Amino acid sequence: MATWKASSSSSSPAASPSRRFISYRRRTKASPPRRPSSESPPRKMRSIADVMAKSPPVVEQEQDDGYGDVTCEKCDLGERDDELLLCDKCDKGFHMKCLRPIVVRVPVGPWVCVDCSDQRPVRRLSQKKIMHFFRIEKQIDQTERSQLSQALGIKYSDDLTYVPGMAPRSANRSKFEKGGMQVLSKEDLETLELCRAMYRRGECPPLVVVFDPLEGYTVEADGPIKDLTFIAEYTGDVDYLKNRENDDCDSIMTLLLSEDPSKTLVICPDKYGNISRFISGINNHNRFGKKKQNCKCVRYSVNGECRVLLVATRDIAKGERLYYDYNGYEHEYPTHLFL
Ligand SMILES: C[S@@+](CC[C@H](N)C(=O)[O-])C[C@H]1O[C@@H](n2cnc3c(N)ncnc32)[C@H](O)[C@@H]1O
Repeated sequence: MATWKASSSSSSPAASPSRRFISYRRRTKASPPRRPSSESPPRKMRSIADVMAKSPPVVEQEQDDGYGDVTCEKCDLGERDDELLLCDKCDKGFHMKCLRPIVVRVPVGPWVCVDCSDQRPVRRLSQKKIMHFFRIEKQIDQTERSQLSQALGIKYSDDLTYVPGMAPRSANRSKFEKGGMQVLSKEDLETLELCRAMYRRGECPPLVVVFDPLEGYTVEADGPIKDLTFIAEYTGDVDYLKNRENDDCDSIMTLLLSEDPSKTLVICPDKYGNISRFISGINNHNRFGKKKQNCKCVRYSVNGECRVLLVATRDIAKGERLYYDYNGYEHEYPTHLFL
């Protein structure tokens, strides 16, 4: 397996990517319900008799929004109401931490629970099929591959993709990076090209995507991986961050942090992507998280363009799960609920 000889410890803060914690509009028990529109189902209304039956509170406490009795469908508790997501169809409540996988931030716009959702049949895919999809692409036939792509909701791609209407390739220039970006050495560039050629032949590091009831899809080593092995390049559609401010995709990755914020770029693996978007993050609020970390994500200037590469930071044993720190220095991705 080709290993990464880069001085991975030499990454400057500017070179470290981070996941984007994008602003959101809250829709939890703690937040006021949205005004009913002609399209949305009517909100639960309380009858006058109901209201009258309740004695007026002596001390004004929380404003009653009609959702006071909502509890979490999973744990049956109504506490931590700012984390209690309400389904936009059935109005049932779910703690973000009780959902599987955990929901780390309140989704932007409408949110429906699994029972009300007709999406993501991916959850029912057998592990074997997913493994095939990612490991030995050539061994699965075209029909199966397209079924899997549909189910996973993404098409396999080991390259950054540039789609009309999003950022053009010409926008991806490492010289626009605020404070500069570390340049991939000639030797590492050769390693990267070698790894990419190996990937194309189906010779990838031994990795499998598995489904964990607590973390959702996640990646495990299916054989030993040596320290400094190139794991994967983070791929997906390149877009301007400004186009994604209200996107609740939890896999958006920083690609270019520009002096001019309107030129800042992100990688969005919602349509195209590879195994990298399934790798779990550490909980960086406790010391156990740091102990689990076995790879890292670094941004490099490669032939004048920004690229995000994932590299092992120690030997990884077969069966070990891969983890890296989702947070770069500039944005706080909420990992406090992570396991
Ligand atoms: C980049 S995605 C990883 C793939 C994701 N697990 C899936 O099923 O699509 C990030 C999301 O994975 C979950 N996740 C990642 N690391 C986790 C961890 N250590 N513990 C719990 N959930 C985690 C969280 O739901 C997070 O928002």
